[in-house]
Amino acid sequence: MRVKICGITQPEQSIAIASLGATALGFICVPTSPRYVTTLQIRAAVAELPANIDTIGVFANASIPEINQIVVDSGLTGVQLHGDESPDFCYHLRQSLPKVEIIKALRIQSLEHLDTTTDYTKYVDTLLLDAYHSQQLGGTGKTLDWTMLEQFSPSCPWFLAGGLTADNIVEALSQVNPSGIDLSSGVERTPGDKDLDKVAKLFQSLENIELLRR
Ligand SMILES: O=C(O)c1ccccc1N[C@@H]1O[C@H](COP(=O)(O)O)[C@@H](O)[C@H]1O
Repeated sequence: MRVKICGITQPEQSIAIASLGATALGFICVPTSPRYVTTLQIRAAVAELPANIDTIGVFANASIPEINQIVVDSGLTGVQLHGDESPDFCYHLRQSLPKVEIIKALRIQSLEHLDTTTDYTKYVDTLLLDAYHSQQLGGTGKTLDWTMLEQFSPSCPWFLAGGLTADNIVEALSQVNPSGIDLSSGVERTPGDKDLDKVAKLFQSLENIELLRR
């Protein structure tokens, strides 16, 4: 299973988190976020990482030229669209970044809202489901109603996000079957400062799940 730890701001934490077992790291390119990082900061973090770690820039309602520039300048392998980007926007982004993973995040409010995911699967590589919050775009620590996702099985891989922690991951994965998980505020001390003990505890919980499934 892919494990993405998002909202990294310090290069030394990226290396530590990758060594603990993360397969992807996320960098917030949304200027209003307390976890925002510049291109220079991302480049410094990415330069130190093994090549098998996916490096994902998180954007919200940015333009295609802005996204292109940041991806090229910082050496990101993927883009997460966390705003109100349309399927058409994803299609055009795909044309300009054919080799970069495109992840469309949807902030799910209801079971009906889940149907909108089918509008995107043709144009993106991966979906990501996060909880809806009326004031904040992401990094809210709010969980989704996992029972709503028990039957969710889209035609492309997907990440479960939203308020995941080392303490609730076992319960979440007993109800839902995503291709990957994405955590931010649940493994940090303050916004952007990851708590390596919480990250280590998360990987311990994931190992326990693996052992139980054998
Ligand atoms: O983390 C942020 O500050 C952020 C800002 C703008 C868009 C997305 C953001 N984070 C994403 O939010 C989800 C869930 O976070 P949490 O685990 O509930 O804290 C995650 O996908 C982050 O990439």
